[in-house]
Amino acid sequence: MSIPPRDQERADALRELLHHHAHQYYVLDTPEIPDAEYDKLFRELQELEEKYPALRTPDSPTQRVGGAIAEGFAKVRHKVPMLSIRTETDIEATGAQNFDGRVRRELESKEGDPPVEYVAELKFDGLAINLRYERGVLVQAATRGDGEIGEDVTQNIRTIGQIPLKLKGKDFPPVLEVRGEVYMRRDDFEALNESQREKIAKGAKNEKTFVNPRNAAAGAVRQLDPAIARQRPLSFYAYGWGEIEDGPAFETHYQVLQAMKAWGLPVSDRTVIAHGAEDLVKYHQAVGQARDSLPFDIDGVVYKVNPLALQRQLGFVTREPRWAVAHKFPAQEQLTTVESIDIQVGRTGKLTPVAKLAPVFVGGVTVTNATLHNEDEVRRKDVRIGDTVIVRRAGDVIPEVVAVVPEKRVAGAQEFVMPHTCPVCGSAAVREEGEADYRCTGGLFCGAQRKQAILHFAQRRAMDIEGLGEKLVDQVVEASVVKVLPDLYRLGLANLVALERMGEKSAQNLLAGLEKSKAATLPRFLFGLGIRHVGESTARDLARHFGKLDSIMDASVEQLLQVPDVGPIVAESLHAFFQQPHNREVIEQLRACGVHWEESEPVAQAPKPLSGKTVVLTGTLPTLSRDEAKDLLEAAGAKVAGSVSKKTDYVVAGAEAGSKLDKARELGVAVLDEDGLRQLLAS
Ligand SMILES: NC(=O)c1ccc[n+]([C@@H]2O[C@H](COP(=O)([O-])OP(=O)(O)OC[C@H]3O[C@@H](n4cnc5c(N)ncnc54)[C@H](O)[C@@H]3O)[C@@H](O)[C@H]2O)c1
Ligand SMILES: [Zn+2]
Repeated sequence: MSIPPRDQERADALRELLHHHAHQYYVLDTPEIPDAEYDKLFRELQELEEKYPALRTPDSPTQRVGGAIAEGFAKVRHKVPMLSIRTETDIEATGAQNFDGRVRRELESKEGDPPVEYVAELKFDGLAINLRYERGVLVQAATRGDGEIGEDVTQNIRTIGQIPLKLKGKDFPPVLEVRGEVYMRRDDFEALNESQREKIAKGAKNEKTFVNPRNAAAGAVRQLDPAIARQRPLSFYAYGWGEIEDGPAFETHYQVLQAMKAWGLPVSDRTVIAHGAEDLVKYHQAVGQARDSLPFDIDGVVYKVNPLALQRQLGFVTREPRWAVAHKFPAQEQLTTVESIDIQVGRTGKLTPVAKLAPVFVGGVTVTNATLHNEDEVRRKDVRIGDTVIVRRAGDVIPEVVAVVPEKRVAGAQEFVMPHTCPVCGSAAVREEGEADYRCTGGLFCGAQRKQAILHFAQRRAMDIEGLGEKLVDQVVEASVVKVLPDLYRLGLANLVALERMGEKSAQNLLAGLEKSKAATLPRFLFGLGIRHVGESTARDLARHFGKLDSIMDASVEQLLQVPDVGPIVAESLHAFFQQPHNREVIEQLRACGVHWEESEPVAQAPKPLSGKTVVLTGTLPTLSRDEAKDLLEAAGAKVAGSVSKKTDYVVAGAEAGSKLDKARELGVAVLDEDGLRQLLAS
């Protein structure tokens, strides 16, 4: 059959595209498109090749497993090739029947014969590893690579606590190759990305967040620096084997897994024996329902013929065994477009950029919103309005935009600008140094922070309003009877008894509690305002130092810095809070409602030794970390700046100090070492 030129061209284009994406995925661990998209292209090529077998080249991605070997790793030739698994394309649970039908045909099983016995397993979404044990000792760990030759990653694999360095018991074979999946749990992945985002917010270069747990795991295993690999929390499940020498005689796949378990290897409790298509369908449904609540990602389930004799009879085709199939679930990553980027304000005032998406079915639900985390993340991922993006939704974690597909950018895609005011209440939104998030400073007034503000104000250690708990706060806010704090003191019996499930007795009690709370103290009141970074003890220090609320409200940052234990962050936060006219208004209204306390005369205190001084830290100090030195300086009243200028009073320089030290010398700024710093602090 002659091949139409259009199909020939398409096949060439698909091969090239798939090679590119396979390289990105397997070698560089930085996929550019979601798996679902890759699979679609892969299937298209497969179908063309089935229609025109002459199109099939030996180097076609459909004929090969995985990718090449990255540079920097020693090569390992697998004794038994590490193959792929055929994917059952029918995503419905009934897809299991297709597989069972094929197996029965191959085995020439007749109607009325007993059902075929299978093992049903989770399809863990990580990367395959071959662990070689000789006389029970782990001697080598290798990636799948191209199936024939993998990468030696023994050093990194040894850091995974779940992988035994020595097998338990005595009856293990002298040579045993265990095959399984290295993966990262979802919570470990979220924590890793959170800490990566913090590092980026603090200015770390060369750091990035990871697209998904599979990628983070693959990147960690194939990390050339074992010290970095060690910091990445990885897990492991065994599901198969390679070479086994002189082992006990096994009859089934399940028996081998049970033996591995006894030798100390982790085998999933969700690996079960199943009889016939009916059991497989049930398994697929049950796991599909449990998927979100599992602590790790799976992309489907795997069915394997259990009796080893039948596996041998069924054998292999090019890159896959005939006795196993992967049956997938809806993809957890999909492509969609960003229609706009909105700002969501959380109950603590945090502003989060959220992408509004063209509706997309991902991870089993339709998603229309996905978090972009913070300004730096939007910038780093360069997400623009109109862009085509990869969205991920897995488990109970909120959907997120993980990456942009740059080739699909439309002309005029609009860049995102982080607003500097709160979209809910219009107060200034500020981003503190070393923090990733902008926060609304209108805590007392902001609609988004209403519930949090009332709860904080009413708590025992603040205004101690008896009878005002979380449920009631929800009720009064949702019924709009309390919009701002002073509304609490304007509540009447009639408002309260109108609320659902509110009896007259409890309403009376709450009113009495409110009345009693009016007699406050300055520290309690100040703490109750919920100013960021102002805890009970800071509130006490402020009250003692200034004596009067008005003096605190009118204090400059410099004056605030005079208070013991008040550093620049706290001072800035206080200052920003009292700068908001709405916050002041709320305070006035509270006083007008009768909230009162005794004021006192300010306590005279000696100014802090370094107040008004600016210090720059550079290089590595012998004993103090950068943060410790900064804390000490700030506690002494100094401002710690990031760059040297004429205004700098001191530069504290440690080992490997660079351009900042040169600049200091050039400008004639005093340079101190750690001892000098300690003397300065003690002066
Ligand atoms: N996004 C991209 O650009 C891109 C590029 C290339 C490949 N991919 C993705 O990679 C996958 C294809 O890779 P593949 O050829 O390794 O096939 P596969 O991942 O679909 O199946 C084989 C692999 O499944 C894993 N596995 C998990 N649980 C298992 C179990 N219980 N038993 C046996 N194996 C189990 C093993 O690592 C094994 O190597 C697809 O999901 C594809 O979308 C994506
Ligand atoms: Zn606000």
